[in-house]
Amino acid sequence: TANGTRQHQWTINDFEVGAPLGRGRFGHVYCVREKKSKYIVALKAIIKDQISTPRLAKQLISEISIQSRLKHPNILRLYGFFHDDQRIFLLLEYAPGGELYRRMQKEKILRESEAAGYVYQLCNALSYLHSKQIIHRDIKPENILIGVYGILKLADFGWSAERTETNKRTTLCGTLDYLAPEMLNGSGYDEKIDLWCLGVFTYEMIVGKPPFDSQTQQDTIRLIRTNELSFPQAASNHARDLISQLIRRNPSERMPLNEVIQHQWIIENANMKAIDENYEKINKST
Ligand SMILES: Cc1nn(C)cc1-c1nc2c(-c3cnn(Cc4ccccc4)c3)c(Cl)cnc2[nH]1
Repeated sequence: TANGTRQHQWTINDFEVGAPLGRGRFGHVYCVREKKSKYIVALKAIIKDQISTPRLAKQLISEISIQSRLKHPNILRLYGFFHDDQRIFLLLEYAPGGELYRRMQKEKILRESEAAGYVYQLCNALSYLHSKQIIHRDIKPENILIGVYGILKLADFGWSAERTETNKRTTLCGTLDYLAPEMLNGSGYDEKIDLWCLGVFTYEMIVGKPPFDSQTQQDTIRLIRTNELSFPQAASNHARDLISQLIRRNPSERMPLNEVIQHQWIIENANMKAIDENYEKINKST
């Protein structure tokens, strides 16, 4: 590789394949163990034939090139990749806590202390990505895993985009519930789109459904456009205040990440000391 370390040429025979962990659009993810080191990783197997258009190939290359360069405790590591005749294999960090959205389905709503802890960690991950001119664009529970010590792991960079000089991108992507208004009026967008999604994500964690959840897609789009936000009784005033400062139709009015982590709701609910100590623990072990 560039820094001179020899990139090992992996083959599937280097691994003992264990339980299937999940399935995405293009293939399955397995829990596997590397035979020599006994290291447990997640192996994402993508069927080459499924990458049927240049656009999909470009998206996969973008996922690999972006994620392999990223090293942050709240971003799922891509350790390497290899391929055989039929499949492309991605060697991903294994997250023992599984997918956050399954936890949300089970718990319905999360305690504000747990939700605030995830928002704090997501802010750290997004600040890191934005400092590298990378926009995630697809922040939603399905793309978040839980690692060791309950640490949040942002995954699935299939939709990320590197901000080019044109700055404004217009490709439509992501589920409707998380769609930002600037995606609907085609005015292009920049990294502030991740702030909108952060607001939608925070709302969904403590309310149990996204803010513009409707019977039909048209209604969801109408609500995103008219930006009607309503909260149940249980939502605390600080939570309402933070969410209302992120879910703003005008991207420049959204609260920047460095202010989010200093917001009263985060200060009062996120156990930042414990989270920072967990960062220390994994830094020592990696
Ligand atoms: C599920 C599950 N239960 N437990 C206890 C742990 C896990 C776990 N899953 C993962 C997973 C994992 C699995 N599926 N997915 C969803 C997916 C699949 C294919 C393409 C895109 C997205 C991710 C990973 Cl990458 C990395 N680590 C994982 N850990």
